Amino acid sequence: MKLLIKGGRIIDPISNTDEILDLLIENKKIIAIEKNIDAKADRVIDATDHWVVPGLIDIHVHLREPGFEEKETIATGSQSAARGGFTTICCMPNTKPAIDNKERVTYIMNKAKKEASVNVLPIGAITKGQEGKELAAIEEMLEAGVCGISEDGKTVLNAALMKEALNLAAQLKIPVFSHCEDHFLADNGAMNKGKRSKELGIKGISSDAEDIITARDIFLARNLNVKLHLCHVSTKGAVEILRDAKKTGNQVTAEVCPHHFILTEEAVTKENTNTKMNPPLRTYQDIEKIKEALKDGTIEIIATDHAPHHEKDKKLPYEKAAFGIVGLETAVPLTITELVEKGVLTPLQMMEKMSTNPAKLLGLDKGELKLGKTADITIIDPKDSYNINVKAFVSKGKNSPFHGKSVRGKVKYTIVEGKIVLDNGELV
Ligand SMILES: NC(=O)N[C@@H](CC(=O)O)C(=O)O
Ligand SMILES: [Zn+2]
Ligand SMILES: [Zn+2]
Repeated sequence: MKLLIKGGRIIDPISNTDEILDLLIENKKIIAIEKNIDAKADRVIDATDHWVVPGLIDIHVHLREPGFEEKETIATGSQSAARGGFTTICCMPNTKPAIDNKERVTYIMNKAKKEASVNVLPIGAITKGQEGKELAAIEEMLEAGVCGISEDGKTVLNAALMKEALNLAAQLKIPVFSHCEDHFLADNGAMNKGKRSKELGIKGISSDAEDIITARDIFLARNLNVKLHLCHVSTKGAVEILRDAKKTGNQVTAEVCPHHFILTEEAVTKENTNTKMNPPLRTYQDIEKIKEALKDGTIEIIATDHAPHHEKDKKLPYEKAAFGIVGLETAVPLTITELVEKGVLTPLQMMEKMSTNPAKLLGLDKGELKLGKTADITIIDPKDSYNINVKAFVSKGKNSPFHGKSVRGKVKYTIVEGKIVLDNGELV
C-alpha cells in the first residue's frame, strides 16, 4: 500500500524544513520526501495549503480506564486523540485501581492494542495505590512497558520517598512526571487564590502550593541525572524556578497546557465549573511569563492534561465539582489561534513542542519527518475557521471552557504507522 501526500507544507523541526514538498509512504515507513514525486500510489491526499507535520505526541492524558469508564475509555480517548491529530498519547495512572503494578500495565497495553486507534503508552504510579506511603513496583512496570512514572492528580508529599523514586528513575533511565502541588498549601481550594477568588467568595489555591513543590523536586533531582519533567506549569514563580534550574545545568523539562496560556482567573464564574482544573487558571502576569517561556524555549512541551469528567461530576457547586477539562480535540486550534497567529511561536516551534520534544523526553524514535522513519503524520488545515463545539467531541468528556470560542486550524488527517485513522476530518 502506497500513500502519497501531495503539495503540503512539510514542517520538520529536526531538519529545520519548512517548505512545499511531496511525501510518500510505503509499508508503514516514509520512503520519499521530495518535490513533485510522481510515483503511482494506491491513495493520494491533496495537501495543498495544509501543514504536513510529524504525528503529534501528548504526554499527559487521562484515559480513565479502568474504573471510570463513564468518563472516558481507552477506545473513546484514543479516538479523541486521533481527532486532535495525536498519533501517540501517554496515559496517567490515576485510575481505579491505580496503575501501580505490571498486571495493570499489561491490562492497559493489551486493551490499547485491541481498541486504540493511536499509540498508547502508560505511565506508572510512583507509589502503591498513589497513597504516598511506599514505592510502587516500578521496575516491574517498566518491564511491562511504562514510559515513565507519575503520581499525577497529587504530589508525593514525603520528600524522602520522592527522592527514592527519582534515584530509581535515574537508574532505570525513565522520566518522572511531577504534579507539583503542596496539598497543605492548596488547602482544599477550588480556584486561584487572588482577586477573583475574593470577589466570588471561593476558597483559593495559592501559587506557593505549586512553586514550593517545583523548587523541591528540582532540588531533589539535582545531581541525580534523572529526567524530571514538570506537569502543567501554571505560575510565574514556577517558570522563574525552572529558568534558574536550567541555567545551572539541571536536565529538568516542563509542559504547559493550552488553558494555562489562554485563560485567566477572570474566566471563572460560579456557574461554569468547566473553568475548574488543577492547577487552576491563574493571572495575566502568569500567562505572560508562560508565553515568554514558550517563546524562549524554557518550556519545551505543550500537553493537554486531557481530563474528561461526566456531567454529574461537573454539575455541582463550584467547590464540589471535579477538577479537570478535556483537551485532545482543541489543542491544535487553540495553539494555532493563540500562539502561532499571534506570533508567539512559529509553526516549526509549535511542532517541536507538540511532537519532537515529547518524543525526545520519552526516548522515542518519533517526532521527525525523515526517510526510513515510521509514518506517524498529522495533516492540518491552518486556516479553517470555526467555533469550538463540545457536542461534536468524540471524547465522552464535554467539559471544556472553550465551547463557542472562535478558532482557526483543523486537523484533517491523522496517520499512524502509515494507516489513516482520521480521513478528511472523519474517524475511520
Ligand atoms: N488536572 C486536573 O484538574 N485533573 C486531573 C488530575 C491532574 O492532572 O492533576 C484529573 O485526573 O482529572
Ligand atoms: Zn496533575
Ligand atoms: Zn493530569
